[in-house]
Amino acid sequence: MTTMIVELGARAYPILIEPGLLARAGDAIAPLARGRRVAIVCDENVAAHLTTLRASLDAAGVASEVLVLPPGEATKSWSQLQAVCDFLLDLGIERTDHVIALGGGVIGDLVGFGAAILKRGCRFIQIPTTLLAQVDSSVGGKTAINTRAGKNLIGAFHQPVLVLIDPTVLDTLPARELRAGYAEVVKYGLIDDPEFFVWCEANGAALLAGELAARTVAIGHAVAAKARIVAADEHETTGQRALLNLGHTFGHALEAEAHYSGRLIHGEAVAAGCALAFAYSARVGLCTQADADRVAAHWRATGLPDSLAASGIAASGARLVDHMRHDKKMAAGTLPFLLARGIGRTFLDKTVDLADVEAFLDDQR
Ligand SMILES: NC(=O)c1ccc[n+]([C@@H]2O[C@H](COP(=O)([O-])OP(=O)(O)OC[C@H]3O[C@@H](n4cnc5c(N)ncnc54)[C@H](O)[C@@H]3O)[C@@H](O)[C@H]2O)c1
Ligand SMILES: O=C(O)C(=O)C[C@@H](O)[C@H](O)[C@H](O)COP(=O)(O)O
Ligand SMILES: [Zn+2]
Repeated sequence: MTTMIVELGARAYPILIEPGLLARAGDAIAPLARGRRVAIVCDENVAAHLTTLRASLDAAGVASEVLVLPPGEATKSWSQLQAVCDFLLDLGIERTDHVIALGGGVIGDLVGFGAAILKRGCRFIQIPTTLLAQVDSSVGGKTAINTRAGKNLIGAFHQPVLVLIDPTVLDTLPARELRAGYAEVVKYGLIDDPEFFVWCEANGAALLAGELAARTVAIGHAVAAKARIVAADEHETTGQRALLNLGHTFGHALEAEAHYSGRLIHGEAVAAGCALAFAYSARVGLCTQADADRVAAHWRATGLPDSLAASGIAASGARLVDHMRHDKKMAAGTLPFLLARGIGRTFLDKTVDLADVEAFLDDQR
């Protein structure tokens, strides 16, 4: 078993990673539950994993109650937030009780936010079941729902007390979802770890083909990077955590334009967004065209969208930039962008002119 700690002082928490861990989750949760029942929220597509989790909790003497939600990005909504809160209130969940988010980033973000506001904060546990959630969303405490104004605009920082990662649960994940999660894996290489990008170029195909060893390496590497960044800048105030937003300003605009439908899912939007961030960086002379081409080539090699055209979103530059004006990084009329001086050399650029981004996007159509 690999154990990592997110070093956040009194709110530090462990991340446990081990193939087969879900079937032993009860052993890790029972000492926290201290005889109290736990609430589990998941979506319809993880029914088999829910059965494994509940059997393990039962065996460890922990009673559980379950809420099953519809799958998909549309579930990160006001109405499902209300459903989660009402479920927890009806159960009489107290602040020291535990709510388990069993699922992908949608369930983690929604349930984490419910836990953040229930009685002003109750304890929650992340058991991520998608690659994206295992390498990114289950760690770091960003929780949110989407609204008609945009993505993740209502939310809170609320850290879990425990993260349990079982790479074997990815065996049931559809190939498209595995690929989308892989985009957030590669992101760590693009941000500040060029050697890891090289590892991805060499091992991405094996990971996507289901090789457990490649998956486990990628998860461990990504989680260690995320834990380090979150510990250094929990609330995204110093600029370090903002690096994790590489590709997201473009990506969230594309997701908004797709109306949070299955037409373009988050990881795919991030892949296209990273390609755009590198293409824009090359256009303004920050990085070489060869670097931008190399990023796009890796997306193509792994079946991810490598451009605006490949994302399937045909919106104008003006329309996409309008979505970007809701970005949480926007400050006093300026939108800092994650740009790159090369692969593994991402930085926050506060001098980008949105009119220029608009023209760039129009040129990409
Ligand atoms: N909080 C953060 O730091 C953070 C980081 C990255 C992404 N996110 C958010 O995460 C969300 C995307 O998460 P996601 O990609 O996990 O999507 P998701 O939660 O929608 O899961 C993808 C699909 O896979 C299904 N599924 C989940 N686990 C499965 C399994 N083991 N077997 C079979 N099917 C399974 C789900 O039902 C869903 O249909 C977005 O809303 C994004 O904004 C948040
Ligand atoms: O943890 C972070 O910080 C991230 O930015 C991780 C992203 O992959 C994730 O999609 C996050 O939800 C985006 O955050 P937002 O602040 O742009 O909503
Ligand atoms: Zn993301």
